[in-house]
Amino acid sequence: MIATESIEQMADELFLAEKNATELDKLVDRYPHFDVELAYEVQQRLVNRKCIEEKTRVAGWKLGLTSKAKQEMMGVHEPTYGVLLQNMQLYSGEPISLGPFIHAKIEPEIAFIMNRELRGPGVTVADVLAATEYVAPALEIIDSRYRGFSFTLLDVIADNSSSSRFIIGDKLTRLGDFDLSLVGMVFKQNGKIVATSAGASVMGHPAKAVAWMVNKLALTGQYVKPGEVILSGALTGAVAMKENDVFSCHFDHFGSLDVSFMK
Ligand SMILES: O=C(O)C/C=C/C(=O)C(=O)O
Repeated sequence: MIATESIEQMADELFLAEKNATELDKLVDRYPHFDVELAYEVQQRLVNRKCIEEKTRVAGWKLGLTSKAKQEMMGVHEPTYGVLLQNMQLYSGEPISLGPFIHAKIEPEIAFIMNRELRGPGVTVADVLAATEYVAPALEIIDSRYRGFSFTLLDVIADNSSSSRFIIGDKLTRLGDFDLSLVGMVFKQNGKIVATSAGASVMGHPAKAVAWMVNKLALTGQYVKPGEVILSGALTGAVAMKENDVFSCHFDHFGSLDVSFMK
């Protein structure tokens, strides 16, 4: 049994590691009897503390480790979810300072902007598509609070699935007569192609990842609200950034997005 104080202590450790940009030893090595349910409890406490201390609010949700590329890169073979907060959103056109990060990486994603409540269990891909107002290109900056960016499934869940910042493209597209799983994507660093992928890399269809998350949220009485943003998970491996880097993702059908980094 893990005591409530331990859950609070783990959330505090993660909160302070992010605030002070310092690395943490994995929780699983230090807290026996840790399981998935408790890891999401730690995540919730961490998010609550961030909302209070950083005076921010929930903007939406993110999925993690939904593609083979990411699962193989991190050695974690199950998807996870986390919470996006309003103060994590950045905008294309404003160079992003590397200052606040520990060892951040960037990855391309498909964002969903929801127009109605989505509450599990039993949510299907069709339900997700019917509740989607727009899709848009997105870049997510992830930053693990663990030493060497190395973690287990439980550690990464507790760490809000490595959430750090996100940027959504200006062009919002309504779902139409195209198949999201077939939408192609080119990911570039300083104009050179780093990786190419398609929507299907995310659990076969990005809306499938969203449905998976909504059904998991139902286990703790949580649900997606109208207006919330959902990042469906990286289509490729993540790439570390350095000063003066420019990253871009170019999607078939729904446009491109680029961000630049400064010291
Ligand atoms: O790789 C991590 O640090 C965990 C988060 C992964 C994602 O956000 C993702 O795969 O999209």
